[in-house]
Amino acid sequence: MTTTSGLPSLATRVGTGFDVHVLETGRPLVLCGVTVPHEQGLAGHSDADVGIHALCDAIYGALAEGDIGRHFPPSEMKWKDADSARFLRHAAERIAARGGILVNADVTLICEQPKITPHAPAMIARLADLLGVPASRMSVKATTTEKLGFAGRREGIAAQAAVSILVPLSE
Ligand SMILES: Nc1ccn([C@@H]2O[C@H](COP(=O)(O)O)[C@@H](O)[C@H]2O)c(=O)n1
Ligand SMILES: C[C@@]1(CO)OP(=O)(O)OP(=O)(O)OC[C@H]1O
Repeated sequence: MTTTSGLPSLATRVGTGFDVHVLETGRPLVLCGVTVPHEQGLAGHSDADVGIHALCDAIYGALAEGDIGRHFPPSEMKWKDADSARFLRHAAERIAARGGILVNADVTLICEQPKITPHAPAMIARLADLLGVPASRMSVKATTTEKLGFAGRREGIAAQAAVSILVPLSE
């Protein structure tokens, strides 16, 4: 489909993602591709990078291509302790396969501890590198839940993400 000027018509697609993992001792804490010093890490089938998982789901959602569990089933042993960077690279490949461009992504980590803000620049740089986009298109921020609920009790960490993707309007 083209505009009257002959340029291809473009559509903005948005997607959201949400994930939660349990905190436990004896695991490294990997958030948005960065290992963060902390007395506990997140449990999961993979490295349990809750930030990357939410971001992948936002991308898959924007493309209407299911969710991370569809592409990397937790029933498959090959994803045991997998580096979640691999999942995000796959999501980036799906954007490219659709002829799309990631306009921006915004990740919010929800936890009482550790403090995320000091690590946010490294997380933004890592996510941007994995996605092959300038760091200016990425945002990582954090909030507590004012000590309420599982995050407030430091039992787990949640993440939510939103993305905007520009794609050719072909459907
Ligand atoms: N794990 C966290 C949580 C919060 N922050 C920063 O603190 C600010 C205030 O958080 P509230 O939940 O009290 O609103 C928040 O805006 C973040 O800048 C953080 O770095 N790490
Ligand atoms: C990442 C996958 C990989 O098997 O497993 P987990 O690390 O358990 O993470 P989760 O977000 O619970 O599920 C998605 C799975 O695809």
